[in-house]
Amino acid sequence: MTTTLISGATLPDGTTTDLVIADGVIAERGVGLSAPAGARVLDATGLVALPGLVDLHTHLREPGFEQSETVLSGTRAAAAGGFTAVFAMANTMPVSDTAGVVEQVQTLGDAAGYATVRPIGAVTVGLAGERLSEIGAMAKSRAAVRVFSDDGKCVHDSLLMRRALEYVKTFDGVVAQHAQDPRLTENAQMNEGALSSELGLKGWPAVAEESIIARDVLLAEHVGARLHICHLSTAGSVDVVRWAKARGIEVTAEVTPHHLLLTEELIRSYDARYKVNPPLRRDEDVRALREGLVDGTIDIVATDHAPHPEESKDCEWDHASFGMVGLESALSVVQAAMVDTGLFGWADVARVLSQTPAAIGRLNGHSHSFGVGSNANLAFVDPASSSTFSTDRLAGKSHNSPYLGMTLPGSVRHTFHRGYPTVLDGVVLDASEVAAAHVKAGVFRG
Ligand SMILES: NC(=O)N[C@@H](CC(=O)O)C(=O)O
Ligand SMILES: [Zn+2]
Ligand SMILES: [Zn+2]
Repeated sequence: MTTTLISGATLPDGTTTDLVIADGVIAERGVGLSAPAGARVLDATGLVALPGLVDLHTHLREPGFEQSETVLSGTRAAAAGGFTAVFAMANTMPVSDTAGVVEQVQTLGDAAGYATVRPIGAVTVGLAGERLSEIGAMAKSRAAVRVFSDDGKCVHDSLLMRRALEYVKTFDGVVAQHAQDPRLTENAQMNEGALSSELGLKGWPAVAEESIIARDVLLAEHVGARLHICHLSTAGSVDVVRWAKARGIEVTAEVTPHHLLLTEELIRSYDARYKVNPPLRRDEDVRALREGLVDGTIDIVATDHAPHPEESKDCEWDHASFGMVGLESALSVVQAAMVDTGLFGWADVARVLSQTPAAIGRLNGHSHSFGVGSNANLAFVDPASSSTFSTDRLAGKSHNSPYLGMTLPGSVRHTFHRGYPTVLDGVVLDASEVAAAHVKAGVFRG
């Protein structure tokens, strides 16, 4: 495998260093390192080095919805965004509710080689909310599933939720809840409030999210199990999680990049690119979510990358699908919302987009603090660049990004997964090259 010398990179703590990547790990770190014979040399002056980003909430769509995304195309999008690991949501067809399907998703991820793919198992059979899926078999399978979610749907039945928490507790797993009371949100189209009345769209009230979170943190306390809350979107949700944490409940929470930056005002255009679940909320919610991320109430940023084909978005608002792609834009949006506003330094970004999501998903050894010997999962970002976000930046199959046409700061220059590059100079490498490097790295389990 080619050795790489990266010179003059700025680490998240602000110090400048050279790095040598060899045999899949950070082999050397220090100032003034010389290039080993035959090494690739990258000048990283002005670039911030981050541990490879880890997304706890990605929709890869395979099996079943390959016209929107595949494991290969979705992990290409991940690499383009600086991600080296993604947790793949279970709302595929068939649903990832058996050991067979989760192993298939993991095998596809290994074959592609762009990122480590960790399948998420469904909590209930077929996401139907009626019977628990074979949680134990998925946990014991080759995919060693630790995160379980019916995302896209809420586990609404309290007894099932309790049983799921009891089950995952036995192997240190976690249930990731899509907090949405289905009765309070029937046919809902956008945030409920003055604007939904004005636009004539059915409202999705904040209480539909907050009431489920309140119930579930109490269930997690009762069971003594780990609970994770997907895509927090309201100020009230931040308050509930803050209360739960103060009480010592083992709950973690995520926020998406879009909920940190965008508000419901965009929906005045009736452009379905802004249609997402949970919906874009108000300014005061965005402020509370940023505050929650700063004070640690919210643990991580997760993309909820949700690819949809053009025909599902290029239609009347009421008929359009919910969801936005987010892997390729996540870092730029977090920079805009958190770094350029002075709320976050790069060490905070590394924490919420790499170290803590890896810890919640029990992805051991993947994220790091640049120690010699640690896995060379790395992203190099140019924070000084600024550009109009266009489809050139999208490396997945779907183009349903809310940021197209917006000016965003930052760009990912290089990504390394287990020591080999997946992105160099802003260009995603070819699938064949990446797959070959992955086999060489000895990670191929197929
Ligand atoms: N976020 C979305 O709007 N859509 C997601 C489902 C989900 O995350 O709830 C999808 O699968 O398309
Ligand atoms: Zn969801
Ligand atoms: Zn989702």
